[in-house]
Amino acid sequence: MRGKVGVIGAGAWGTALAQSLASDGSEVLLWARESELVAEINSKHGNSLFLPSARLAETIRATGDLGELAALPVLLLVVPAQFLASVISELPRGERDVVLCSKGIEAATGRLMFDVAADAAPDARLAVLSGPTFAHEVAAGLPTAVTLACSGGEAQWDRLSPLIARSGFRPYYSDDVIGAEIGGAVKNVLAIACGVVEGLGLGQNARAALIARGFAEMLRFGLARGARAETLSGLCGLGDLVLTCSSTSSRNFSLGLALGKGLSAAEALAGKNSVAEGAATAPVLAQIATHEGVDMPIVQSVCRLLKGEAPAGVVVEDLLARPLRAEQEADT
Ligand SMILES: NC(=O)C1=CN([C@@H]2O[C@H](COP(=O)(O)OP(=O)(O)OC[C@H]3O[C@@H](n4cnc5c(N)ncnc54)[C@H](O)[C@@H]3O)[C@@H](O)[C@H]2O)C=CC1
Ligand SMILES: O=C(CO)COP(=O)(O)O
Repeated sequence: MRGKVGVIGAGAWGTALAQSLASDGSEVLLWARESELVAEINSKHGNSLFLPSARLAETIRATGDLGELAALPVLLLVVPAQFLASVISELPRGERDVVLCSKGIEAATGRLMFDVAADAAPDARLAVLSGPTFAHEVAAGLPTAVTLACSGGEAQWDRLSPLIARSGFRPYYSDDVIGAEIGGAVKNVLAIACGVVEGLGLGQNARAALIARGFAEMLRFGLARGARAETLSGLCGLGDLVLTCSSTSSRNFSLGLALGKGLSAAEALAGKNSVAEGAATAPVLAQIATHEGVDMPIVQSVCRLLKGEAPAGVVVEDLLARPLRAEQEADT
């Protein structure tokens, strides 16, 4: 059992992380936005809204009061990317370790989560946790590995890794916070593209091609923004890309599947209480890429599709009609 950790956000991922932390008997304080969820977690040890498959440890206590978490030295921030700024600005200021676990780019500003958090919480010592991690598998204790990128270098890793690692949950050290963030944000958009390929019935060859060419886009964008190639080749980049491009457990892949079958983005997202981050990230990512002259044709195609500019079949035809080129051209 280790020191108590706070988790902010009781969606599927925050709940699964809380369950992983509590798996050795440690106490966890979990902030949930929904008051009915606070009551359900505390009385029934379940989360029927966002992670119905999990029976939660009794050492997880939920609260609706962010102020209650202010005294804790380590907080995991797990709210969807578009809400991070508003939630973090409500958190009392203080010097503490804050681990960013969301995957996305702020649509209104183009900021990565690290920049959003650094602006709103200048006293916080920031780290990024990212990797191939379906929430229901982590909650079930299945083996999982992640990148834990520490802006405070090895000293921060030495503080955080014993608090976060469990027998089935294995963090790997990095100090490349930009790479860790870009891997997670870009793979969500590429997972939508892979779902489209599946929805159109284009086959396994096309999906593998999309993963490889999508990774080339992630690499180009990441290198342009100061990420390291080895980070993007690791768990938080390629690892997560492979996971989410291969399974209907991914909300982003499932969104793409629906688009490939002819639904509009509005129809595919209607009535969902869970988040498909790629839908918000794609337009701003495409805009930044255009502005910075980074070639990202798959991302641009996802963007066209989400905006309803053309049917999926036409968007794919346009992608396939691009001029032939060298595989490594412009990747360096
Ligand atoms: N579910 C997963 O397997 C994984 C998710 N992530 C990332 O974790 C982040 C959170 O995703 P999930 O936990 O899956 O969410 P979710 O889709 O399970 O739940 C939606 C969340 O959004 C919150 N929310 C809705 N409106 C809000 C508002 N106005 N202000 C603040 N919060 C609001 C809800 O309270 C809930 O926590 C995302 O960035 C996602 O990409 C990362 C790794 C795995
Ligand atoms: O990030 C995830 C797995 O690593 C979850 O993917 P989705 O958000 O597409 O469900």
